[in-house]
Amino acid sequence: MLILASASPRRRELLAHLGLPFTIEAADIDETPYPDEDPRAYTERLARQKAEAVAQRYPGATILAADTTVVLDDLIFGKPQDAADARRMLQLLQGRSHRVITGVALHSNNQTTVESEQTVVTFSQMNVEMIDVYVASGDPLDKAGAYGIQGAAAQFIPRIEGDYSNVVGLPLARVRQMLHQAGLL
Ligand SMILES: Cc1cn([C@H]2C[C@H](O)[C@@H](COP(=O)(O)OP(=O)(O)OP(=O)(O)O)O2)c(=O)[nH]c1=O
Repeated sequence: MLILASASPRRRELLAHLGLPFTIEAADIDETPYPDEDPRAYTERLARQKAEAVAQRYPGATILAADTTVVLDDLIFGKPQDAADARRMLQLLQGRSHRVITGVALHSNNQTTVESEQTVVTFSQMNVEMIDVYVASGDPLDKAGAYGIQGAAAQFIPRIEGDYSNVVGLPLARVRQMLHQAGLL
């Protein structure tokens, strides 16, 4: 049986599209970046740690975990701490392009394989009022970079380059390939 090491409803929905049965076990880990940690290395490390935290509780199980990070220049944006933090992030993201990187870890047969996918997301300009209205909706608060492309934020995202599902939290084509390579699909 496959375990998705995630509390994210988005990941659950995306993984269900592959048609494999799976169960859910949340992995609670410290998501603080190391000083000057490379963003891709950071998301891959967190995905690995989430998978390995659940592997300790379920020896022998096959486990999939992921971590999504928004990266502006080399600044890492995780989930905002509060509404003020969400406003700060959106103020920096508006009117420019940034990267969304999702690290994916697959733990199977006592080995963990880690890969990552990158999508470039472009925001149009947002004024303070637009940002305030969006933050007041509550949608940004549980999402990396303080936005969800699958919701109201889409009206401010004219363009992306790369995999859409990667921005929502699980790069499905890559995950499919990883599961196939491990003989699980
Ligand atoms: C950028 C972006 C992020 N997100 C979400 C995906 C992730 O759930 C979240 C990033 O936080 P993560 O730490 O990757 O995941 P999580 O804490 O929600 O879940 P878990 O660690 O238990 O797997 O942001 C969107 O839903 N839409 C978006 O457009």
